Amino acid sequence: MNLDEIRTHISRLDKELLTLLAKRKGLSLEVARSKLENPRPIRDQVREQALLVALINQGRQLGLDAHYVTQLYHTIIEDSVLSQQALLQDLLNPQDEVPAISVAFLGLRGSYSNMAARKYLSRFQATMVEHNCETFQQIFDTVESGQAQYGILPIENTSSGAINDVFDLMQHTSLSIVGELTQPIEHCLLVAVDTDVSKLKTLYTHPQVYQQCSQYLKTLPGVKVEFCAASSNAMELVSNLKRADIGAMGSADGGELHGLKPLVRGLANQKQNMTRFIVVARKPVEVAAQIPAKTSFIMSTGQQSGALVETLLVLRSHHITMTKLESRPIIGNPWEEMFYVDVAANVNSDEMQAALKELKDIVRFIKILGCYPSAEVAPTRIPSRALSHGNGGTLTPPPHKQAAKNAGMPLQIGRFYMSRQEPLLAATLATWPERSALQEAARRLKEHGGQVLAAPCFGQGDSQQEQQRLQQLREIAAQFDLASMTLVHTPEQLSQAAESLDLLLLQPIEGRRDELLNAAGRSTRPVLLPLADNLEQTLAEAEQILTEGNQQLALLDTRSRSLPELLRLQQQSRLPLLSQLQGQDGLLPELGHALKGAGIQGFCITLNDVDDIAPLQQLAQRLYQD
Ligand SMILES: O=C(O)C(=O)C[C@]1(C(=O)O)C=C[C@@H](O)C=C1
Repeated sequence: MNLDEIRTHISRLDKELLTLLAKRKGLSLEVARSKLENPRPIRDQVREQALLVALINQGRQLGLDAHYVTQLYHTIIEDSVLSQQALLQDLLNPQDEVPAISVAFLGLRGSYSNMAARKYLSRFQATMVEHNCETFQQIFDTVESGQAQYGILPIENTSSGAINDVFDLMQHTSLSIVGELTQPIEHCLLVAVDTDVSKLKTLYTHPQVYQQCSQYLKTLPGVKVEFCAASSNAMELVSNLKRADIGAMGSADGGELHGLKPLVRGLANQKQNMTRFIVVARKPVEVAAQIPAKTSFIMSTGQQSGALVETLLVLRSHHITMTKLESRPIIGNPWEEMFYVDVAANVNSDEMQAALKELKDIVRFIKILGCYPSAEVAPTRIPSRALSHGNGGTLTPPPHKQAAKNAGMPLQIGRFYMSRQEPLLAATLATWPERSALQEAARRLKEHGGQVLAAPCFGQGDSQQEQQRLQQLREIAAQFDLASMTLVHTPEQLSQAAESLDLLLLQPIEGRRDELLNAAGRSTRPVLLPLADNLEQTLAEAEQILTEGNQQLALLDTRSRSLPELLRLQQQSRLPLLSQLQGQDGLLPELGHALKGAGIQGFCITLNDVDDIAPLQQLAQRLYQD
């Protein structure tokens, strides 16, 4: 086959894939209707887990790797769940036939609010009429006066926190919250013509974006930064000037609307940069009982001690989970607070009605801001034992909640939890590899059920290169849904690594030991402390970190100490313990298994070469087999 023939073939297959996906969506909507007739919750994670495990195994037989299949199906299932929810909502809240839906948002075409508005309205079969607003107040006015049906407002951001102006405006509005959505914020360097980063002289951006990308910008010392009122203004400007020496910062999708191309992606310091938006309208909506709903309300309590606690106890007594609590001053009433509360409950549910009745008796003021479908479709996770080869696809049920509780709070690394039942598996690359080799290591680690990718980012003396390594490690680990770790020698390295990675392995430089331990104690990232020759010293070091406030601490045995020694240490320190295993030794899987039995909660394997993955694979199989 020549290239054209192959491409024709690929296009035909893609069309078939789309047809099948459309058919699958149709079936998913049929399921939703059946769940409406015989009431059952929309989400069924047991079914999803069984589906994913079966698909991973079928995919493997066809030569597709587990990570690829999982990512693909997370996207498909997320769309399936959201489509089912949207259908139920439409059936419950019939809309008048309208040819166009108008929406008010902050900024111009291409702003993050504009992208959120487009995403939210994409499920309505109507064209969108856009109202560009310059302030949040203007958005409220536009919807209150009926010029727009919906308003889209950012309410919180994972790196900069609550957006107070919006909270304050919600106090006085007659509008209701009818929806929410979370939009990933991926700042990119956008350009209008083919160019190279080295040719750039000026970057146009918004001050908040500049702040969120400060680390990347440090790697471009020769580039001048000019501030604009919004990132959409910066895009418009760069698009009009069409020059090779200027760029804007904003989202790739937003840039596309202005004919800009992303030159570099993922510039933000924080790994996960997301903004949560709320959707407001004049009329509240009703949420179907099968859909996970959220209710938002504001309340003010008296100033007597314990007043807030009492309200929270009411929620607890009705088994209502609070997902957010913010306080804002009441304008005109110094020292009085208004509390904003989000709960995971439908306002019409019996529990919520009962809780509201009790709350009304004990608060000064309470106002429901709205009840709306929760937009969070957390991906169903598959246990490592289902990922590691040699598994027939059967799953043991998750440990009973109480048992997990008794084991104490497990240490969280990225999105993974360390536990005796399912120890953490980390692969440490001995030397910094090429980008493609790092990617291959990540892919293989994921394929075998591992969770943490580690590589040495420091030790070059070239801070720009070290920064680039941190960025690359974080990016590739995230791409394969892994956590990331590196070795840090100094407090400066620790604080740099803590900005990007999930786990910090300490290697104190003699003489600066105290400084590093104190910095680790003040860090908000989990820390891994290698055992010193003298275990008393390790216990003292661990104490120093804990006393400084960081409770996210685990110990690492790098010298294969004897079992009784490790057990004693575990008992004395009460900290999770990991073991570093080396070499091609055929006994490695058995050793790992025995250590797991003794309560070791994680393993680090050093890879001298990316191809040298066999020991890790064998260990994973043995660890996650039963
Ligand atoms: O099987 C169901 O119950 C469905 O609703 C379908 C489906 C899917 O798309 O496969 C969607 C949502 C559920 O959480 C589980 C599976």
